[in-house]
Amino acid sequence: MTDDVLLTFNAGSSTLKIGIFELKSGLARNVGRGKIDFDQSPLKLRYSVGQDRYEKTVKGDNDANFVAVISETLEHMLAHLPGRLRAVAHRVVHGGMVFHEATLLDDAAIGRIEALVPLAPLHQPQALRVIRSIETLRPEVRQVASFDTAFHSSQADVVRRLAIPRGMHDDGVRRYGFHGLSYKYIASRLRKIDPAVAGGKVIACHLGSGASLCAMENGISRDTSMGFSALDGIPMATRPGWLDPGALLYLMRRGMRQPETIEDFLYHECGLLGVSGISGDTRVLLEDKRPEAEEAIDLFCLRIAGEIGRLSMTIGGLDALVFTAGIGENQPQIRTRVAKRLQWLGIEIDEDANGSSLTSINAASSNAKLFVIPTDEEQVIADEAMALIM
Ligand SMILES: Nc1ncnc2c1ncn2[C@@H]1O[C@H](COP(=O)(O)OP(=O)(O)O)[C@@H](O)[C@H]1O
Ligand SMILES: CC(=O)OP(=O)(O)O
Ligand SMILES: [Mg+2]
Repeated sequence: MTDDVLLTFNAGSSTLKIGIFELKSGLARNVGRGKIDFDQSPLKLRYSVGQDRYEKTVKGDNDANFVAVISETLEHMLAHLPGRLRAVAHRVVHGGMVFHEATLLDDAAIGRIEALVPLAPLHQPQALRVIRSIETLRPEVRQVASFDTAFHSSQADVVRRLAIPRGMHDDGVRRYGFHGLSYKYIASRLRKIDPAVAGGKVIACHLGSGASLCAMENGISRDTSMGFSALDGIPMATRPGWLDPGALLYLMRRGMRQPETIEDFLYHECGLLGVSGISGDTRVLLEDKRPEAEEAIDLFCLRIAGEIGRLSMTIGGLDALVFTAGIGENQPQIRTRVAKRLQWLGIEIDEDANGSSLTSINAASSNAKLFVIPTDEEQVIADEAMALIM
């Protein structure tokens, strides 16, 4: 007898990451992963199931004909899955004030997710078009959504507040925070790796092309660097992080008037790319000898360390820092440079451990522990879906 299978979709601003899970004894066990990179042309679906690797060009177009992309993807994958497709689960970036936990997707829930598009204009529509495509192609398959914002529902009202008139806060103009599925995974991994530290004051640094930090006490979110939107906080690959609103007003008076132009500027032209004028990818910048590349990396590390200072204040101390996501997991130089700026707090990195693939990378003398823990948003999406469909 074959097992049931769950697929997870994690629609980012430029990639669609897919997880393949076998459902057995009430647990979701990862058996494969895949990805479509929307910056590539033609679009290629690449995935693995166990030891087997597959690659297929998908002909559907990125926007107009997205159902075709998902149709070709499902058709190809279903032929190689180890069982019957039981359910599909999604990462949805924004749950607004509505969703504080994962939800089964029916018309009403999809409508409420749709209403949140203006809060995350570059992330929310991507997830929705995958959800709608699957609804069209496989109406009998149950779908579940997990939200990036849900993990931060535990934050105190004062932490969530922007210093604007009360009515706007009540209308939802408040700090939400993102990458919650990643932080939930990190909190659960840390409980296994170092239970004493996991029960304490921990800051996780999710450094990918979108990047944020989260301060947790006993695995519960108390504060985060991202706010109302995925633009706030530290500089990212192509987003600026916090930005004096006066600078935006100035640019608007100088002619940057259309919301679409401003949106494109903020999401695609700033951050590491904007500062370096070279690339938003730290792999490229760390190899490039030009001073602009160095300046971008320096600003990135300065602002991460600064945010660690602010977040430790919220939780009143720091027992451990965790580095995760593309940069956090793969760029020891960035970890070193962040740690160096925190030396005054008594934080000491062990350079040999940092250069290896070890999980624990602090020196014995360090005031706080330092960890590198690979994140797994797909596992969290699958686990949350299992809890709803089993
Ligand atoms: N080996 C690596 N693989 C992937 N990304 C890496 C690697 N080394 C460094 N990076 C950095 O991580 C970034 C991507 O992070 P990732 O978490 O995959 O992003 P996202 O999920 O937001 O697309 C790249 O832009 C690059 O700066
Ligand atoms: C919320 C966010 O920035 O997500 P991503 O890192 O997938 O762009
Ligand atoms: Mg990501």
